[in-house]
Amino acid sequence: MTTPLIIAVPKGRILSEVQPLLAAAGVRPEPAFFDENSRALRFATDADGIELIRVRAFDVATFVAHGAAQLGVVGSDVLAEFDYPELYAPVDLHIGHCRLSVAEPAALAATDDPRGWSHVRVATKYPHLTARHFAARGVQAECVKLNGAMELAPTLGLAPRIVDLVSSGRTLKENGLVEVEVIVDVTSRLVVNRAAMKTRAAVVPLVEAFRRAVAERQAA
Ligand SMILES: Nc1ncnc2c1ncn2[C@@H]1O[C@H](COP(=O)(O)OP(=O)(O)OP(=O)(O)O)[C@@H](O)[C@H]1O
Ligand SMILES: O=P(O)(O)OC[C@H]1O[C@H](OP(=O)(O)OP(=O)(O)O)[C@H](O)[C@@H]1O
Repeated sequence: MTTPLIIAVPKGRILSEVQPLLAAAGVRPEPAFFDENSRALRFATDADGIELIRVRAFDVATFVAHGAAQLGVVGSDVLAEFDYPELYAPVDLHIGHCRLSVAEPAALAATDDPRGWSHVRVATKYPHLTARHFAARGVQAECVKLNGAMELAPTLGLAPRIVDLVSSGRTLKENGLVEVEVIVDVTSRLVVNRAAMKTRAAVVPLVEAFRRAVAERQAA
């Protein structure tokens, strides 16, 4: 028996958007994959020799970069944060649209001018990406790493500003924050382990199947 090809997909919000793309690419997982109550992490599919694993969004990049999975679906935010040279991101899946932005309390924003910053302290899940962004525009960034609920940081005195993902803007609004600078627009990408691309014959056809599935969806 040949070793199965493993595709790492993030659990959580992206999962429902990934499902139709997987199906269009010819990969239909067993029902347990979509069962939120299932504790299983590895799933069979109806595609010969292809299995799925369901992991946290940030861990998809790690599994694929280390070759534990050969392909994966991951936000461009996560790709930029880790910057793994072992990852190749050949297909923009056009799902998981959001942006990474700097936000601060509305009262501070009323008099603040981001162009005048020389040093910022921010709470974020993306310290590397944040530091790189600010360094490129000559601002020194001090990052407090959080894994969620960044929006609490300004009112509780952890950091006056945050760098977080924004989509509808509802989370910022409900926490009294306003977006003052967009760092980068984000979508989910198909990622491939560079070595697997050369050594596993099934990888390239699968990448092409995803590419076609996205093109058909965009054309519809
Ligand atoms: N509000 C949003 N709208 C659209 N896409 C988003 C949004 N928030 C996050 N994403 C995308 O989904 C990915 C996963 O998001 P996030 O890390 O918030 O998920 P999560 O389910 O909370 O994961 P975890 O529990 O592992 O932290 C992000 O890397 C990003 O690419
Ligand atoms: O602009 P909005 O549409 O409100 O979306 C933005 C929110 O979505 C993401 O959080 P998520 O819901 O994934 O929760 P978590 O990061 O705290 O796990 C992000 O971290 C923001 O908090």
